[in-house]
Amino acid sequence: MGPIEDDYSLLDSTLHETFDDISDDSDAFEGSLGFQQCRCGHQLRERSEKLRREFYEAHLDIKDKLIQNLQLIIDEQEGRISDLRSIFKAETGRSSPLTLSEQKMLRGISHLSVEFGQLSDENFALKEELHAAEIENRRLQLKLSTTVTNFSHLPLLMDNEVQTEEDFDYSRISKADSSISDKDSVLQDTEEEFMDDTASETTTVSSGVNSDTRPKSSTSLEHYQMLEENAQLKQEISDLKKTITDQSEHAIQLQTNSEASIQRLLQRFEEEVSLRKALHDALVQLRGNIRVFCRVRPSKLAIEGPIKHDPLDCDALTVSTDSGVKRFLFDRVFGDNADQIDMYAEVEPLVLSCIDGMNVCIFAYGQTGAGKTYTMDGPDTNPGIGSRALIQIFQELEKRSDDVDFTINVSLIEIYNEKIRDLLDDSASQKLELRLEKDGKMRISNMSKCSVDSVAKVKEIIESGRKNRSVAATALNDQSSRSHAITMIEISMRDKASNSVCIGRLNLIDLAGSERVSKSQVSGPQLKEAQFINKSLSELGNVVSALRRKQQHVPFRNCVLTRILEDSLDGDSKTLMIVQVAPEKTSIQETISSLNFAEKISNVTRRTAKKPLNAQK
Ligand SMILES: Nc1ncnc2c1ncn2[C@@H]1O[C@H](COP(=O)(O)OP(=O)(O)OP(=O)(O)O)[C@@H](O)[C@H]1O
Repeated sequence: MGPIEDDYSLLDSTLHETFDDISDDSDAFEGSLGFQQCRCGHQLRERSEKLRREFYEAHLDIKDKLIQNLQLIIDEQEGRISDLRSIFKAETGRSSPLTLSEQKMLRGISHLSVEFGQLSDENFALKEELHAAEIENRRLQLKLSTTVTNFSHLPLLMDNEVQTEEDFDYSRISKADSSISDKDSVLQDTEEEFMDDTASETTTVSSGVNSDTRPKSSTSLEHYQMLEENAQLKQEISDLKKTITDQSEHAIQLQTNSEASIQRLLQRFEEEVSLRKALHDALVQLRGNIRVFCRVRPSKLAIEGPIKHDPLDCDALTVSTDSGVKRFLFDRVFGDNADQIDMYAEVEPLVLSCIDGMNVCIFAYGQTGAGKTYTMDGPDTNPGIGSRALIQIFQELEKRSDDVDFTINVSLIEIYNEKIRDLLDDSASQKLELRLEKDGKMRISNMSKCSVDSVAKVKEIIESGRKNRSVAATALNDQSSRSHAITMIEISMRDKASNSVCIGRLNLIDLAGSERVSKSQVSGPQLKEAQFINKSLSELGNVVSALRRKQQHVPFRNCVLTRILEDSLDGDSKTLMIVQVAPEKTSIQETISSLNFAEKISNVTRRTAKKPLNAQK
């Protein structure tokens, strides 16, 4: 094996070691994204470039030595020829007939050897330039491919012209490599031929044969081949440079287009947001700020009940009583097959309006067991409005966190016999009182506020409130429906650009069971409870009716429930009453009573029935 082969095998083994080094980091390599894979590939190429450069340098040293050796051989041959000439002259008494041509030939060989050296240097420099250009080209292609990935959702120009790491044409580097090998063998052949020629000439001179008959040297031919290859390499470099320039321009163009697209999309997004707000406001104006929904709990009995609801007539409900069929109209009616998702979908716009700084109150009204807690709270496996609203508010604000700083505070209270109880204070150590503040607004003193900073925290608060409410009910030896439970969510947002602060409030109220109002045949503490419930529910009805009629005076101050909610019910606030009904015949009286209450506060105009009521069955 010669020195060049030795160098090649050294290069090979070093490249393998390098690749093994990189593969050793297989965890990071396998776990990484395409970008990291490209980076590893890039590191491998860089190391290979370095090794190749070292190889060229070593190779050039060998070439220099070879040229030096050639020079020595030429000098030696010249000396020997000169000796032969002297011998020839001494023996024949005349000068050697080959002197002139011999001298020309030797000068030519010497000149070509020097030129080989120069060409070799020039080739090396050109190859260096070619590799640098290849690397720059590849870097640009990778940059382009990353840009395309980042903006792949946008319409891009010249998409299919972009190459990826995989698409990159490495054959050009291989071509350059084989070109180097070709040149190596050419130089080696030349060296051998030169040696042969020189030996042959020596023989010719010594035998006195005419120089015209000796084999012609192929050095001139190789010389021209090398010049051609140089020209070819130069052309390749210039082509590559042109490609790089084109790709740079392409990259800049792509970047500009992407930025313009993003700007356009942002502008459209802002327009959509203000349009959504305007449409929602218009919708609320059309429907009025007070809306009433009705939801029928699924029946616990197999037999058909008195309540009928046609899903195609989504705002009407009929109830068969002994005195005939009664039809009720609301903003929306949910039959016994409506699920929590259907329910929340209808409530969602109201919840989201809190993020725009609105005050919203959602009440669940109805007899015990009609499904108020199910609708507002719901089981863990199928949560109700409260959990869904809190999670959605939190997630919506998270999405806007680049533009706004926000805090979400949650309080849970209960009103029992006109007294307020903190459901987030396990020890119930603080007495909660309603106080009129300097700004003329009613506030609850010492009420716990829990800051929500994650969805897990939302669940924790709801669970803690639930636990305390049932504990309270056990401690009081009564049912939860005898108290009003209020979940207060306060959303405070500060716009980072303008520093303006906006506060929205969402109150979710699970009212006490309304059947107590009609059951007056109780005495002692239960009579007192019934009276409080009766009074507060009827005061709530009066307040909502007064607001609906836009009365000058709204009787907020008549009970604790309406005093607490005054701030949230007044002005531009939005109110939703969900009247819950049980479908069984045994509950018919409470059902009619609840529906009458709801109808009184509903602002939906009664439609004239198209068919006689008794024909609707
Ligand atoms: N839409 C519904 N789908 C399935 N089950 C329901 C639904 N609504 C209510 N229920 C079930 O009916 C029962 C009574 O419901 P819930 O406790 O919500 O009534 P409530 O009006 O809150 O009663 P209370 O006033 O006593 O608190 C519960 O077992 C509840 O799971």
